[in-house]
Amino acid sequence: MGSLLFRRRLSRALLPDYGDFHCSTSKFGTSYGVCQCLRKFSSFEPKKFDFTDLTRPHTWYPIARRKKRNVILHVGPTNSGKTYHALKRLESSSSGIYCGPLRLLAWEVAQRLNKAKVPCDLVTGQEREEVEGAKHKAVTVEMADVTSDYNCAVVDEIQMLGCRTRGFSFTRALLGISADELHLCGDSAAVPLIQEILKVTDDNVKVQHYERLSPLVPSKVPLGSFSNIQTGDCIVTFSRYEIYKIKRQIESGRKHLCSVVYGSLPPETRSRQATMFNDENSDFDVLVASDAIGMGLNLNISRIIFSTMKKFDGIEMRDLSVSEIKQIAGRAGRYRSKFPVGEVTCLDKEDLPLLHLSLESPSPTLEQAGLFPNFDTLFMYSRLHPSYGLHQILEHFVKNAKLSESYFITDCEEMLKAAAIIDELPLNLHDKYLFTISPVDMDDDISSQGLTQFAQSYSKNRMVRLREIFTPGTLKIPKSHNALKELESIHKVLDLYVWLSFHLDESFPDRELAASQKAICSMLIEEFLGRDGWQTPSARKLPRRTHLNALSR
Ligand SMILES: Nc1ncnc2c1ncn2[C@@H]1O[C@H](COP(=O)(O)OP(=O)(O)OP(=O)(O)O)[C@@H](O)[C@H]1O
Ligand SMILES: [Mg+2]
Repeated sequence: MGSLLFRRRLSRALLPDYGDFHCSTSKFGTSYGVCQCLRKFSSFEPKKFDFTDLTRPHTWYPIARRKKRNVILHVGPTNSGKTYHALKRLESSSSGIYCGPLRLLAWEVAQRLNKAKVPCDLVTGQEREEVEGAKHKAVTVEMADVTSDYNCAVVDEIQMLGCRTRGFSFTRALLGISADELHLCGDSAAVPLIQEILKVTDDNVKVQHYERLSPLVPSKVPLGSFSNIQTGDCIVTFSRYEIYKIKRQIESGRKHLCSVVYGSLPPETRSRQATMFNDENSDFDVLVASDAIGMGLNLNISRIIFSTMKKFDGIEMRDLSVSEIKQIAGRAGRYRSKFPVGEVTCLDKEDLPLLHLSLESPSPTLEQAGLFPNFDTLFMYSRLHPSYGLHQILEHFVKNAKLSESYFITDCEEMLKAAAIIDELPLNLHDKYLFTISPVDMDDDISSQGLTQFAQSYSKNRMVRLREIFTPGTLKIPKSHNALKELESIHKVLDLYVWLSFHLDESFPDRELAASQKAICSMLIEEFLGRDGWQTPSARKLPRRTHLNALSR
């Protein structure tokens, strides 16, 4: 297994990609939070209090409730300037926070504000970049700070509050951020739900509608064959295997080189692959991507081509939803990009009716927003059931949770799987919870084994050295697609170490080593991607240039 030396094999996987899902004082509570909680409740009997009552989530955020916020909903189709206008407000505010669904978007915003001479920190589960004098922050939504007060806040892609697994973080940002102005950007399908939720918060709510800034034309003819691919095309498919198959097929025609973007590539690699595709001077003029490109990103895409309209959602193969199709199609012909008019089509003729119908239909109105208890609540609940492990506590809590009509309880299936393993270790509830919510990819054996090993080592020694499972200096350029996949997994384990180091810093002291090895991983992956397939002489030089970018980041 390359340079990862796992001592014990574990059959169970852990948590899926929770992105930048994190444990913070404000969100999940800490031992300090728990102590406060215990002190508060020491004189009362937990049995008389129903901790599963989640019917008034707006009361969880007293700092935000002290304020009458001006909430502005920026809604409209993709590429209509929603984020642009919200960011303009953020830029001119005295203090502010941007909360986005992706690390790439948080990076983009931090970069943009710093360039505009508005010092802006970057905070994600795996990064903390502090800029001197910064009063602004760009964060991934799970890191949204609900304990400070801001002049202006932006929550991007707010319709994600309906997401089965991550929705609760958007709900938390919506209810919990204390700001004079709160800008929410997203699909109009979320408007009635947000208005309903905010009826009880005493905020002023205003809706601002937007129109698409440049046309998006659904094509009447399918692509038919990859020999019809042109510069600026982006082919969308949903498996890693298909992405590389299509890349090979296109490159075998010796006319185009393809950049690739998909979820399990390191975010920095995704970003540089996108930059390479965007760069007119690069030979990588076609993009093959998964729905990882579907949110908010601005790419120089002329035409989106769906190679399939079906996606495996973890349970079954299903048709793409109207909002997924619109989000992805919306990447073509971005305003002020190289291509002022966007086109969208499918590889196969039989997929065209679904594409056309979806683009003409409004996204279905969102009915409910995600909700999940914080750690303190779970801890208090656990006192009623002292013999339960975390798995049972989560299971019982979710089963018994009482919610109002506007909310659903977050799907914590993946957390339950992780908890089942972590429960076997001699750890307190808070530590177990932390490992359970960490950003480990459940479908990836190496990544899940990495988590288990970190948790085991932590439970034994309270000290986890990276060298226990990883030998620096042994990473190599992958020679095959299997080796590439393995390197992607190793990157995930290193990423996980960095995440844990931000929550248990004394026990995970090798953050810098992990971060530097992560950077090497992504460089080696890019080296492979640069060498893979047919190359023009100038393209061969490109990976080296991207390495320098990576080093200077
Ligand atoms: N008034 C404007 N002046 C200059 N550029 C603009 C303006 N409005 C939008 N843009 C640019 O147009 C592109 C699309 O805008 P933006 O990203 O805000 O769209 P969006 O509605 O948020 O799209 P999505 O739903 O895909 O997130 C961006 O590159 C943005 O910088
Ligand atoms: Mg946007």
